[in-house]
Amino acid sequence: MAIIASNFKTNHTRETTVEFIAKLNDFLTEKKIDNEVYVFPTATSLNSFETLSTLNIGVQNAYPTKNGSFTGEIGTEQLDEFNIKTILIGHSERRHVLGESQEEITKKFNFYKDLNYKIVYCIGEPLEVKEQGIEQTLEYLYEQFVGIDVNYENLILAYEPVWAIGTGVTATNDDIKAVHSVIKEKIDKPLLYGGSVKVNNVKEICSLDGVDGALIGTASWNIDDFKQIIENTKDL
Ligand SMILES: O=C(CO)COP(=O)(O)O
Repeated sequence: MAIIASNFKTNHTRETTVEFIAKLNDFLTEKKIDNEVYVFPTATSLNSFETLSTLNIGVQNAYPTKNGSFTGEIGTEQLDEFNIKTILIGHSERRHVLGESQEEITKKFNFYKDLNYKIVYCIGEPLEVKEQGIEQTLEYLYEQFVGIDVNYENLILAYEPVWAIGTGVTATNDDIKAVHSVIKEKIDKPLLYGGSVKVNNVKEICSLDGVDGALIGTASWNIDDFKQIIENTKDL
């Protein structure tokens, strides 16, 4: 069964997030969909959502702390208020736009692992690395596993090539298979693909060998499209 996840990034308000999640919950109930579905709203939109057990609300980022003096960050004290037990770690926007190092990512991973959070851990290579070929790409991706316990039981991986994120350029099936097959061989964890997944390509992508689901940005922010994405993958 495909795992389908929506990363809101810096989109939606508290009000529209409540609406989105209520509609999604109704849809999953009505259609009796039992895919594992994840939504990662903005930190300011976290709330006490009443959801089905198959609908998990996670946080896009948090600091490895309970509380303290870390201006602009949130910790588990804030997550516990809303019973959030799922976190996205290592997203390329945090690595490349916000400058998070592998060391910081590892610290975060270990902290949330020790608290038994479900971790969706992202890896992905920029275009200049992809252009050097598959060997260099894999080498680059392996570096993103340094310090990460890939046997952690509550781990989901997501391969998101940076050049395919938010660009409308989806990796080809061959690109996806080349990376997924090698990672799946080494690591026995669900592996999602992310990067310009859309309503009309999600089924094909999620049907590929070694692809266990999708982590979606842009195409998931509209509730009707996200419902359609789930509908298109419910029988996989
Ligand atoms: O980064 C992504 C999900 O985390 C993918 O974003 P897009 O679906 O907008 O390419």
